[in-house]
Amino acid sequence: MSFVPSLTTVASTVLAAAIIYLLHPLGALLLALYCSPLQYLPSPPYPSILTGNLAAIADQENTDVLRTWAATYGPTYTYRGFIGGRRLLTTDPEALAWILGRAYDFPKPDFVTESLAAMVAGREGLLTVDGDVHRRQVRPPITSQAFSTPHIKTLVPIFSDKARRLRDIFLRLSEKPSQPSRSPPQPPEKGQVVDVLAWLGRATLDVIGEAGFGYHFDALPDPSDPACDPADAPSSNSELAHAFGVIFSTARKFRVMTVLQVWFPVLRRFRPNNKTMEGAQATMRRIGMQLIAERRADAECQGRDILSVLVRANTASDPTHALTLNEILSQISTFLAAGHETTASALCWTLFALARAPDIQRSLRAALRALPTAPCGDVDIDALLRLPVLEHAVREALRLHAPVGSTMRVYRGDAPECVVPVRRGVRVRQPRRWPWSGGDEWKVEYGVRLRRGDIVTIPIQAVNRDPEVWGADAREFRPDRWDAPPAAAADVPGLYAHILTFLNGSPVSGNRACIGYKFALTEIKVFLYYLLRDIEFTLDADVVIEKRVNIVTRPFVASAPELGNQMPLRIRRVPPSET
Ligand code: HEM
Repeated sequence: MSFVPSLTTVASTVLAAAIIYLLHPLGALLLALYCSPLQYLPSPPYPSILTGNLAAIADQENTDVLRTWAATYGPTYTYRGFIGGRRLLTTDPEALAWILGRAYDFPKPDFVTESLAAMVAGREGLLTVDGDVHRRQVRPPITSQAFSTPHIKTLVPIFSDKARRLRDIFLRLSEKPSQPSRSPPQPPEKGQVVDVLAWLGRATLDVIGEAGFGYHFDALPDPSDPACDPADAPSSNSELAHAFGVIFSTARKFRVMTVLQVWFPVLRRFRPNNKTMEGAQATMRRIGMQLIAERRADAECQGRDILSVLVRANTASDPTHALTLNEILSQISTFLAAGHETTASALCWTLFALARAPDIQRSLRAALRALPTAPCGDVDIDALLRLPVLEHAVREALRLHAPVGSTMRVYRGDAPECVVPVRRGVRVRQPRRWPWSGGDEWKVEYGVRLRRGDIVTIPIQAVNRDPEVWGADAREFRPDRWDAPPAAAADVPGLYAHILTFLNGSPVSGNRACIGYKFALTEIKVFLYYLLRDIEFTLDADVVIEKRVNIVTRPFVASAPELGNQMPLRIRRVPPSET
């Protein structure tokens, strides 16, 4: 008898091992699906076995789907994700505060981190790190010093410079017909239509480049140059802008693939554009290293940009707390990804809301024109930041149009299961006593059981528009609601103004939220100051705008789909005699 295995036996063993290796993530997924206590929560019907309710979730901004589901199932329920996996969705304030306040037990799911890592070209920046590394990175004084209010105020001259430049570009464009929309050109006194999204994107890129790490993208042309026609001026020629554009757009394009790659690592070998991505990542690394080296070489480094502060604080810090070189490098692309398009989106939707509320726009203009200026002739930043009508308009726009409409978490605590408290109750299907016992029995409970690996969706936008908190007119742009916000708003665990736009602000045993929110709010206010004092923004009656979400919520011209992601607003110079 021979113990030498035949060639067929070896081949079939290898084949079986390969199949098990390839399919084990699918097995793990199915196991999680059928063992999760989430199976006892209500769930809407789902049209696809492969993608569950994901299409409805992706289009939620243009439909009433979440309101319909909430009306049917209550504020806490599940929907289906990839191959029918259940995900918890809740607008219950207590549940949200509990989950978000335990950030290190509820990190982002792997497929979200993977997607963000591709976008920010690395895993060592604030958006993608977790646990102790994250705790060390946000620990004072390093990162928090760079984003403190006193430091953000030193960046105001940069914000003002870019805002004035954009105002002057808009004033020139308002007098010259251009054609982002199908509307016919109008005489100068009627103004012209421009795609404000694209221009705000250029402006916020210039801001984050200079205020973030002392880099000049020069995405906005110089409007004082008579030879330059802003309508034809190309966007930034900078090497870094190009590299970032490649990384960002490639990472966004292959989101379904990214999900599959998380579950089936073997697919990571087949990433399209690998060579182009590698080239772009190498460029980002080279320029980033150069920016860091310049700051390190300058012992007296007095630069006010965020990177300079980070490098200074890092050098002075206890080495066990300090950021590594790679971590500092990763923050550059992180700030670029996290701080540029989000702020452009926020400003864009604020102008959209004001364009549809001409009376509010007019009174805001009058209030901005009445503000005192600082001795240098620049805006008096303290007066601007304190101005109630501006604060209320910004809050209301950020409530109604959150640039990041939702985010995700996964339960990864030490205990195999946890119970999330819910104030408004959740319907739970009771296990049947016998398989043949009649129909399902449902009970209202005040806790949701989660098993390790269960995914939670944080519906930022839905929470911001929750009629239980904001009343029947929750979907209307009404800045004066902030004169006396409803008492229920106090329960929303928002970092800013009882809204979840920048995520949460009630740390329990670890918390993470937008570190750049003061930067963003100051930038938004400075831009509105310079733009609104001299320019009127309106929306032509035939233009229909929808929202499209690809990480950040962008406008889409539904009335002229060939225009794609644009915000075609009509801009007109407002003479000082008029408000
Ligand atoms: C209106 C503009 C902005 C909005 C709406 C916004 C929103 C958010 C949200 C919702 C998160 C949490 C994401 C999650 O954990 O799932 C976040 C995180 C973050 N944001 Fe912002 N952001 C804005 C502007 C900025 C700016 C200007 C910067 C930097 C200059 C910035 C830097 C960051 C960073 C580094 C994180 C990760 C923080 C952490 O996890 O510890 N953001 N932002």
